Amino acid sequence: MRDAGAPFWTEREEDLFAALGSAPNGLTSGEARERLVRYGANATAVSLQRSLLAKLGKRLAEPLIAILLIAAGVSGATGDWQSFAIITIIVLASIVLDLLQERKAEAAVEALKHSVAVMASVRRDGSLVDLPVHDIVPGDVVALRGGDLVPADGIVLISHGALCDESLLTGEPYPVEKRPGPCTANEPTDAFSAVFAGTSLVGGEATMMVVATGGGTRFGGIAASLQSRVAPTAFERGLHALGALIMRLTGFLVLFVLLTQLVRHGLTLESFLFAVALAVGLTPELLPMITTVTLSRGAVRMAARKVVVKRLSAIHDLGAMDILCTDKTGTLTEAKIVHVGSFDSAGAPASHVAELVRLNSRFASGLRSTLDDAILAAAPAAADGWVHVDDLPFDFERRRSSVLVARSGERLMVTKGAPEGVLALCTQVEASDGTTAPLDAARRAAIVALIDARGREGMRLLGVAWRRIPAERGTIAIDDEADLVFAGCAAFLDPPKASATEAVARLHKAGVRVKIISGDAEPVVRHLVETLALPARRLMTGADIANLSDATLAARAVDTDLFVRVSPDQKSRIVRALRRRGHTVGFIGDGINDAPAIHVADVGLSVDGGTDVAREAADIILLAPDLGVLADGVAEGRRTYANIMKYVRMGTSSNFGNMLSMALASLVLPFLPLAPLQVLLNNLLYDLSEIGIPFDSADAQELAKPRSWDMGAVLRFTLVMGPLSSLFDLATFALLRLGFGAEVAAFQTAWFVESIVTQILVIFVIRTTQPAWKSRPHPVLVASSLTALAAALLLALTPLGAIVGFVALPPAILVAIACVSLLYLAAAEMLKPLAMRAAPHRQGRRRSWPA
Ligand SMILES: Nc1ncnc2c1ncn2[C@@H]1O[C@H](COP(=O)(O)OP(=O)(O)OP(=O)(O)O)[C@@H](O)[C@H]1O
Ligand SMILES: [Mg+2]
Repeated sequence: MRDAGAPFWTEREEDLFAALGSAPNGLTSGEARERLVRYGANATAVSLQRSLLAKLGKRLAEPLIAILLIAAGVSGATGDWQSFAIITIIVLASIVLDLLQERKAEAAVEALKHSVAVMASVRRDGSLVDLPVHDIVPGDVVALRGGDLVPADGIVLISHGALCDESLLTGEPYPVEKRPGPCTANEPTDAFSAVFAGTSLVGGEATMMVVATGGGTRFGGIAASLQSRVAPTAFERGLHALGALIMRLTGFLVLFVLLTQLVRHGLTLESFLFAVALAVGLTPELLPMITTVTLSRGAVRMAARKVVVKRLSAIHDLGAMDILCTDKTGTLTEAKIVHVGSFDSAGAPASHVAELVRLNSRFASGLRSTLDDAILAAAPAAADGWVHVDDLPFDFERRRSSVLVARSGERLMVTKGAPEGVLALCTQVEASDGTTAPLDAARRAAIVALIDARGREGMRLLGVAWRRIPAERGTIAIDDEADLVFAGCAAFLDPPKASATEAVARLHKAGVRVKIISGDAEPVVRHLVETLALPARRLMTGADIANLSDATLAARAVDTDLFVRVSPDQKSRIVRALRRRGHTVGFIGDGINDAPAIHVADVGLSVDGGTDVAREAADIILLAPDLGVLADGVAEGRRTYANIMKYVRMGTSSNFGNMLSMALASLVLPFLPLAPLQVLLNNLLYDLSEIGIPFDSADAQELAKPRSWDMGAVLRFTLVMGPLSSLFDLATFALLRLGFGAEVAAFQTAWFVESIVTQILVIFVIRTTQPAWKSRPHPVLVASSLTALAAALLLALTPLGAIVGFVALPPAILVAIACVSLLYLAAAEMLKPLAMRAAPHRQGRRRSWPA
């Protein structure tokens, strides 16, 4: 790239073209190909998917694993080759098992994400082509429209009222204007002629030449860190807290075992290894794998329903979501907007109003909205000799656009926009015969009533007004949007989506409240809600919201279902207010005006045809804009939650109970309750049995309500089921020592069998809140658990077990173990309702939201 020194925006356009070997017509595709090799892909975020080898290295370097391998090495050095070999094999086998599962899952999700990658309009070989953003190279000439992301750093060659949102980089909330020309400012924030990767165009149009790509961009690093810095969700925080708790308990237990062994036998290599093996057994090392695999299986299943998940953890957020905010167009309507006609201030069809609105649509620069498209589609815009002089592009705060046009010495400014807003700028009104009259209170009231009546019929309206401008004026400013003559309205229809009724009902049944947040007018939204028979309680307007403090808004927003005439900023304020009340909020939208709200929602959703900024801000993209598939997605999210909770329950109760019992037993036994090798083997087989969890199905009642992390429930489960499991372990222990007088080898074999049998089988009890026999587990889970169980029994009950020190057990002991295990399973089944009583989903105040 060019040498650093003076910032690129201080240089002249020609010099930059020369330095980068480019021209206003862009690069040839051959040249671009070479540059792509030279400069690398235009990607700032480092791939999260590390190589398999690096991941393996990271696992091996984990303290417990490292200690275990070192201890194995020491065993080997002292001549105990058998232990060395077996430990190493067990450790590596469990790591590889884990890694392969995770790898496969990640690859599937990565492929899905590619299908919704952002494209850019790039000039190659003289014409504009759509290319993936990461193929852009320095020297490329790129065309940008409102709603596009700026794909790389560069200078502005042409601008039509280009407005850039740089808030992500500068914190400055207002869009800044961009125009060509060298700029002397040194600070990027003042560089009006430069655009930067990571920002977006929110209005107007621009053509840029790329100066730096990928890691070479000014804010590349910041943008990447912003992207990855997604605040952890309640669920993730819960899992971390649990992991930390288990780690602490583990440390405690290991110290305890080491101390007692030290006091009683002096510290031997074997007792040290035993302690480490216990720690390994306790570590919820499968949790990341189970989470990733469960989520990615969810993602793949959702992809089949045309829902692409960009952020995996958004799936369980979807399951926890209890409020879904949606904009109107596209999700509740067909987004097939048709210009059905224009009427004058008296409500009579008026062709000259239609001509005015067409003039505006034809010459307005910047954001071309679906309304403009509809106007121009209804009739080709014959300019009738009018030429464009200047214009004020549309923005979502003003909700209008104006153009200045000229024809033979005459200059006219035509404004169109939200009718009540346009009317407020008018002081005169044009009658059907073309004469103008002052807009007195009575005339104003009549027009307001007319607009209201048409709105209630479901018509979306744009008010149209005009004013003459002195012929010498070449530009217009916002101040000129005053003293207008009200001409009439253009009317549009957008058919309601019939399928929305059922979809909303399904979401409601699933405990998800649907709120409509629209920039459109009240009567239009009301009409839609009535047509679709959507449940809707209170209504609030943007004007109401502007007068409320955040706290008051939060209190009122909860039981308001309709928000009308809200600005983009208010959309995100509403979402933040609802989140502050402890709700898990989803927001679905497609426009530039929706992007901020999508960004702050727990689950940001957009549709495939949406603007780049909306799609970039979203966690989930719907390839077909249909709320129905979202209801399926919600069920999917709850299922993943249920499956992850199964693993959590296993880890906190049976697994923990078993390890605890072993630590206690080591206190009183003259020998170790299990040899270190056997503990590791136990752990490996148990891991194996749980591999099927991500595949498992969830009971209907698990899917009926929003689910979010509930530490209380986890603790209750642990406090009931943990001691129960220990109780039966200790009974086994007493039986073996006092009843059968078992010595080392027999004791260890018997304990191993009891421990693994109960651990594995109890999963069928605690995987459901229903009676175990009523809920059918997934075949993969059955297969993985029974395979692990068979392997354990094969080892313990055949001569094969001699490798790890097992001996043949007398039938009496086997029968006793079988009885204890059965009793344990029965007791677990009986106590289960107490441990898993579904806590009512607490609406609101459930989660303290970090300010
Ligand atoms: N091209 C345009 N020119 C003038 N005014 C416009 C234009 N596009 C939109 N408006 C005005 O701005 C308002 C808000 O825009 P829009 O309806 O797109 O918002 P929204 O929140 O995305 O609505 P929805 O819920 O229907 O998706 C419109 O109701 C209309 O009055
Ligand atoms: Mg919209």
